[in-house]
Amino acid sequence: MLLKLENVSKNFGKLCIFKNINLSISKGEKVALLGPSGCGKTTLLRIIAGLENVEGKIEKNFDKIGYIFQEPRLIPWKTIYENLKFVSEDSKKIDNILKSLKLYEFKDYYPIKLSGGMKQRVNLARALLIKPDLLLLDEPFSSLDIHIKWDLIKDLNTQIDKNHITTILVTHDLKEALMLSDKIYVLSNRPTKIIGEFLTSQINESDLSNEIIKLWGG
Ligand SMILES: Nc1ncnc2c1ncn2[C@@H]1O[C@H](COP(=O)(O)OP(=O)(O)OP(=O)(O)O)[C@@H](O)[C@H]1O
Repeated sequence: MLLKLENVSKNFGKLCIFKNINLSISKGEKVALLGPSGCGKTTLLRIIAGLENVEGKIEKNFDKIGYIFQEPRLIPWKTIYENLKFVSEDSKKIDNILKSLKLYEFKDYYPIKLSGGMKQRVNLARALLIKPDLLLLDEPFSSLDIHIKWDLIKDLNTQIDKNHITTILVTHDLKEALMLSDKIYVLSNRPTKIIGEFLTSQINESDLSNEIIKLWGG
């Protein structure tokens, strides 16, 4: 098991976010946590990344973690190439990742000259360069328009599969969850619990959508 959460609970003051969350993720799994806005998705990723104190037990069997935020966090006065140079000295590796994410011809651009989709590609390139054992994706596509989003998800999927990276995506978008995961866990409203679990290969989008609406009390 790469990651195991046992009876994990989290409060912010009087606000109970999670009570007794149990979750196990194996090496190589691609998991999506699908939950309504404000249910604690970002908090859960922060817990997994070790950025929040919790009650309960967390077992981690990995070394390197990659974390993609909703908004790209690039250094504005550095070019794309220089932004990537911060995480790897290996220029060949940087060139390869730039090529595979369709960024190579823009390597000397500064972030201000890039579209939102391209900035997010640089963000992904930076996370993938460290060859993470576990990649955390916090709704990284939410601000992108639909065509740019699907194109980026396709390229990201190729990289994840090629490098056998375990991934956890948090999202409120069913289509994104379907495209980027083998397994979807459905989260409830606060206090948040896991209320459903589906293998994406075993259910079609419309049945899954109906099941989730039922789970969310629709
Ligand atoms: N450091 C904090 N202190 C107090 N409350 C917090 C803190 N961080 C998050 N919260 C609260 O915890 C709840 C869950 O927040 P979180 O950002 O994890 O939800 P989310 O599911 O990622 O939301 P969204 O889908 O809108 O991004 C929210 O009510 C938020 O206000």
